[in-house]
Amino acid sequence: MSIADIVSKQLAFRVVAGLLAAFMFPKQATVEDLHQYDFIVVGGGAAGGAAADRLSECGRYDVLVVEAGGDPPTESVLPGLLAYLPHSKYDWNFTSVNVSEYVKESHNNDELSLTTGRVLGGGSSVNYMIYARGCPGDYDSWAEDVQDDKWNYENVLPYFMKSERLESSELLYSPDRVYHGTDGFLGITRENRKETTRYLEAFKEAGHKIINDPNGRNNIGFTLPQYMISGGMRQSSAYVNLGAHKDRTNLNVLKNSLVSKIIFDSDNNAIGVKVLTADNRVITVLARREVILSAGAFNTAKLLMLSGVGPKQHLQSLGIKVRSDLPVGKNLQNHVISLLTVKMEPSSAKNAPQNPHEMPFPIVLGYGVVDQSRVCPEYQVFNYLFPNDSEGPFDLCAFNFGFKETICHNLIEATKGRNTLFATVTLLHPDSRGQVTLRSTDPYDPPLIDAQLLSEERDLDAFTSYLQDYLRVLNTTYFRSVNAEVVELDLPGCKSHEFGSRAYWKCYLRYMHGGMSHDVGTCSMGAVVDGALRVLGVRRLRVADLSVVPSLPSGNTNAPAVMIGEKVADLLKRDHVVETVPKWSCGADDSYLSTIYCYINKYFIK
Ligand SMILES: Cc1cc2nc3c(=O)[nH]c(=O)nc-3n(C[C@H](O)[C@H](O)[C@H](O)COP(=O)(O)OP(=O)(O)OC[C@H]3O[C@@H](n4cnc5c(N)ncnc54)[C@H](O)[C@@H]3O)c2cc1C
Repeated sequence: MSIADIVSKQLAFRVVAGLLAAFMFPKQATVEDLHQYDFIVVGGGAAGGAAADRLSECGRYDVLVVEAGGDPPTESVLPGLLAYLPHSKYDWNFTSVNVSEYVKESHNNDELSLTTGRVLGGGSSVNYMIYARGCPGDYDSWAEDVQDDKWNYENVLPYFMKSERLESSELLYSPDRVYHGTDGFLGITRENRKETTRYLEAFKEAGHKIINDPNGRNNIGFTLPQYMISGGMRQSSAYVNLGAHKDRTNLNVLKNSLVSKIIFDSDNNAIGVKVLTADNRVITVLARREVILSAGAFNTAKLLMLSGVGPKQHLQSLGIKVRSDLPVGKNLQNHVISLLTVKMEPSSAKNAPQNPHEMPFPIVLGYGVVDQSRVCPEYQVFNYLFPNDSEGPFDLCAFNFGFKETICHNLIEATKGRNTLFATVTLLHPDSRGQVTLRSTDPYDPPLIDAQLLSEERDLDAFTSYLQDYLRVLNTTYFRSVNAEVVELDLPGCKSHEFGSRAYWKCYLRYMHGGMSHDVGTCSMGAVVDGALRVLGVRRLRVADLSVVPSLPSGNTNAPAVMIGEKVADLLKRDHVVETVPKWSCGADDSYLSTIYCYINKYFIK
């Protein structure tokens, strides 16, 4: 073997083992049994990473993050490699129980997979990096549900802006600038490839509005998406929060370690957590101030239930002592996705080499309504643009969304010699509700997740209308000029319906749908936690992740999770300043003020 062969083998090993990226992330903390911290954050994901970063920034508090996964690998750090993360060891690889026969027939292993990041950064290390905040009305309705103005749009916008560092000059020099932050940790760029232009024109001709900024006040229309990519790097919380501040001595990260239980004293104060460490120890870590659960919508619910917080009957059936009888695990919601492939113009151009530092394909984003009186969108669509002979549509269909290879195979055959539009259409506000329960009391067992996607017939009806509304674009000048054609998939159960009819699309959706990994709602505000994210019926315990969200936002969920992480850090700083600083001086929800008080606390109050 030549030296060059050895070097390339070693390099391949380091890439595969993730060693090339590990220098960017925090070192493993040394944590002994009964070690104490001010705050323990369970889960270093999108929300947990942001919360731990903000809590540790002023040096006043000792923070420990306990994360079940390890460092993100190279394929997470480089945006262009996003296809290789779902269904890998960086995914919890959860699946849903109780899926329909249609779903079994169309999905790999007859299972509906529910991809969720098990890695430092959580979902932010494995997701598709779309930066979306949803619609202002979403947050106003949260505030109404919870009867707490803290969550209305006006009061969450500063937290979205605080985390953001917008780098798109088109937006920075536009009227929409006022909705964006420029000093935050999350670098945001915007799609700018020229292939998108003729598609935007077509959507305009189909009657959709073209909007400049989907994260501003009005987000119904078609536009160019914003990405959580900056400097050619994925902006995961592992990188921008925990990695960027890995030298802070008060920010400790314990990786590859599973929190198995919350420990309470006899007065129901959460005083610490039990951890199963990477080196097979079982240790107890204590929290002087509070425990914050940021383990995501599935695992936070599981952990609460394992610790005696959840539906009484269910916990008692497993012999778990009930501390607080709450509807933990109910109200599970997820955006429902379907896909369409459209053959566009014939082309024999060879694929250009791909830059791994950018989104691997140009995207046009749309937010649509069928009911024109709506102020928030009813459906979302990503239009991925692929050159001819690309394996991208097949990869997305089979690997990312988990449909059977036999079904996705049509996409390769049908798109040979043609450029391809691969569209994922999303039902943004389903009425269907699933739930998370415990399978057993073993912390290593995955929870029982019953996703219940499209279980309400009205969701299926509405979704069919959205798909048909989207397909109006086939009738526009550009699409007609290239003889655009939707690829028909081999779905035996739909053969009796005329291809393209409403009955056909309804049948198609029964087979060709999946979850978008935007799971929320299992520990909703108002039902399980209060507006300050404190778990009801116990003390010194908060939840800060998407499980607190009462209803799905009209867009992807990473930015809302980061906003929740920012917000909980402020709530905690405020409450834990009150101990030493007069109440009058604590600026309610004003993030800048509470940061100032944190510094006052550190330097002037002993
Ligand atoms: C494949 C995929 C694509 C997506 N695409 C996008 C996108 O393009 N744009 C977007 O906005 N959103 C996207 N999302 C969704 C977004 O990433 C998630 O909604 C977001 O990460 C959720 O944040 P969270 O803080 O609630 O949970 P997570 O980010 O999932 O964090 C939870 C963390 O807790 C850890 N954990 C769980 N249990 C324990 C335990 N017992 N002990 C210790 N640690 C534990 C987990 O390992 C994980 O790291 C996508 C998600 C996936 C999976």
